[in-house]
Amino acid sequence: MIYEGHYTGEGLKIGIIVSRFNDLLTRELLEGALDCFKRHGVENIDIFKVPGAFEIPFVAKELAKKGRYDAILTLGAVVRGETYHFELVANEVAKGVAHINLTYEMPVIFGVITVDDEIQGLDRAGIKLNKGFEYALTTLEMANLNKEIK
Ligand SMILES: O=c1[nH]c(NC[C@H](O)[C@H](O)[C@H](O)CO)c([N+](=O)[O-])c(=O)[nH]1
Repeated sequence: MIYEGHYTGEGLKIGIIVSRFNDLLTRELLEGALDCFKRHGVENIDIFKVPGAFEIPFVAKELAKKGRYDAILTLGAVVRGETYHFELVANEVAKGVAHINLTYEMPVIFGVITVDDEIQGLDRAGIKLNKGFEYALTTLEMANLNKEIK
């Protein structure tokens, strides 16, 4: 038997956590994700906005604890600057989201792009492709797969 999540969004409840830092990029990631969800029939979406990517795991943990969503999509943009901050933020957010996946019952998708500069970010936020759309597809697949294996 092969289990693979489909992309149907009808009846799914999705939570999106999006950070405002590098808003020029993250607002496009959000638009791409919402476009994907709408085209796949998702009608129940809550959006939570946080200051920066580092704040994402806290809200993801709180939402996962409540168990209100079939899946949670996190969206952010960490751009390498002059400081070492980039690595700290990127690593901690990834670790935080991974930990929540292993602690709670619903998939939490890591949709935080980590890029060297704004141009790379723009390429991934709509110029060449929209990673937000791609991460939303992953969210649909994992939400539906989770329903099948539960
Ligand atoms: O979302 C981001 N937050 C960033 N920093 C802020 C961080 O997410 C927290 O909001 C802040 O440290 C307060 O907790 C970034 N950098 O500084 O590089 C970044 O590129 N992206």
